Parts: sequence; structure tokens; C-alpha cells
Amino acid sequence: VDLSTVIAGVPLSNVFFNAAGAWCQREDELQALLDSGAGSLITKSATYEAREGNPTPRYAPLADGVISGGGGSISSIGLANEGYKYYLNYARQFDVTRHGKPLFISLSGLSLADSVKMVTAFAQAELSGCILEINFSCPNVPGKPQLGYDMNAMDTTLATLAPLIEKPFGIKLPPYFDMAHFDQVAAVVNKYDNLAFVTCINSVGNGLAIDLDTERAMIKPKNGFGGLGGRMILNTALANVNAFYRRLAPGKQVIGVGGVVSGKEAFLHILAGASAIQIGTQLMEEGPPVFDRVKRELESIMEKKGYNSVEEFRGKVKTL
Ligand SMILES: C=Cc1c(C(=O)O)[nH]c(=O)[nH]c1=O
Repeated sequence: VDLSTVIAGVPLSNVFFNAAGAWCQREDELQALLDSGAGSLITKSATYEAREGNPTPRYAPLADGVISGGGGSISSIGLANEGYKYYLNYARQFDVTRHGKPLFISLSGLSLADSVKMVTAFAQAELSGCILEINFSCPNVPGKPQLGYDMNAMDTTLATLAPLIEKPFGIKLPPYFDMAHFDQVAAVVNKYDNLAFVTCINSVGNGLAIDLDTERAMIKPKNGFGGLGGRMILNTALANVNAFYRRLAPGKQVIGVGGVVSGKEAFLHILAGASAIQIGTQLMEEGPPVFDRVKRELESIMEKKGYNSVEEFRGKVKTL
């Protein structure tokens, strides 16, 4: 069973890796991903300077069937990261042939000027096996509306950054809930030849989880408002993956993320059109062993259905 795939011209040893933000802020976490069954890895979204992020508690699992949650997580980390230079140094010493896994770098500039400086530094470093995923969708920086919901700003940003990157790169998108928005965003994405993939979806922004017993919000930042992840966002994620799979120009790919807790949801993401799969909440809850488990589960579903490679069913969701 062939689970391998190629994104932006770089082969992945299998379709699974972490979602930016999960298990990827520091080198020890990244090493654990390298040692795991993941086919690649992505670093925590970087800003120009290091950031502490929001006050804790800022992440909470929401157990399925418990009043406070529908199976997943709520989080408002606030872009805590080591600063882009840390990840640039990590990328400089990253040996893609030794690891057999490409390195994705997530960048989340707080301003266009910051994004230009970070992108330029990565482009000038001429890093092999390193792919940029520009984050347009952080919902948790107080006072910062996310770029992904401002189509003109997204277009302007891409007009500036795409030529600087030259190599194929991707963007991380928020969930959209309106057909007109799928059309508008796809039209922007299709303008940029080296924009090779979109990653759908980031957390469903500004949810609120309340504990029945304490009558209190589950996380501290923003009166408890935070991004929703995990099983409860699967169907929104599948819709976004399929909407962009149907709309993007030939050659552009979709990386699926949102609600993958087992091989089943991974299979559905691929059926919806995903070329690769990122895992966030389930990685936070289970740790890096999650990758061997979901890989095994996906392989057994494929064997049962008689598929030998993911290409045979990618994007082939049937309609009535
Ligand atoms: C980069 C910041 C993000 C964060 C965060 O650092 O709060 N949380 C998310 O769910 N998505 C993000 O894109």
C-alpha cells in the first residue's frame, strides 16, 4: 500500500504529519516528530521576534459526550514561538536526505513588513527540502483580524510574497462557510503560479467552551474564546478540502487538517481531495505515536477496499 505523496516537488515518505502549532515549537518536540512515523514535519508558526503567547490555561481538550465539548479541543496559544531565526537555524542544519522527511516551515508575520523580512531570509538561505507554509489564519492574536478573512489583503500579501519566495510554497487557510468565499479565495490562489498548495483548515475561530460544574470558561485568554479543533470540526474540514480541490488550478494541491483522529477520517480527507494530512488535536492528546496508529488504520481500510495507493481514490468522493 503506497501512502507516499509529493508536495511542492518534495516527496513525503507518507501522507501524515503534524499541524503547525502541535508538538513543534522547540527542537526536542521536532526531534520526536522526526523519530515518529510522520512522513514530514512542520514548525510552530514563527513571528519576527519570539513571543510568550497568551496567559494559561490556553489549551483544553473537550472530551466527546461531556457537556463542555463535542470531542476535540479549544485553544488560544497566542502565537507563542521562538522567533523566526530559531526555525531558520533549525532549517539550515536540517538534513533532508538523512531524515528522509522534508521540513515545512510555518510563518505568521504580524505585519507585511515582518513577513517580507522572514520570507526573504528563508529564500536567501537556499534551504533544500524546506517548504514554506504561510499562515493566513491565526485567530488568537488579540486585536489582529486574521488575513484569511480579508480577501483583498490576502491578494496584496501574496502579490508581495510570492515573487520573493520563487520556490513552490503554500498557505494555511481558515475555514470558510460560504460558497462565495470558496470562489473568491480560490480565484486569488489561482493567480500565483508558485502557490503550490493550500492547507485547510486552521481551527474554527473563536469558539467558547464552558464547564457545567464550575460554570467557567475552559481557557483564560479572551474571556474563554478560542480556536476549535479535533473531531467536532471534521465535517467543516472535509467541506473546505473538497471545495478547494474542486476549484484550484491543475497542479495545485490541498493538505487536509481538521478532525483526523484515526485512519477513517484520514481516508475521508483523501476522498475529499487531500494530498497530505496534518494532525493537531489528536497529536496533542496522544503524542507522536499517533502517526504509526493512523497510518496502520488507513492502510487496513485501503486493503479492505482494494486500493493500492492514495492516488486511486484521492478526490473521488461520490455525489448523489
Ligand atoms: C499561529 C497562530 C495560531 C494559533 C495560536 O498560536 O494561538 N492557534 C491556532 O489555532 N491557529 C493558529 O494559526
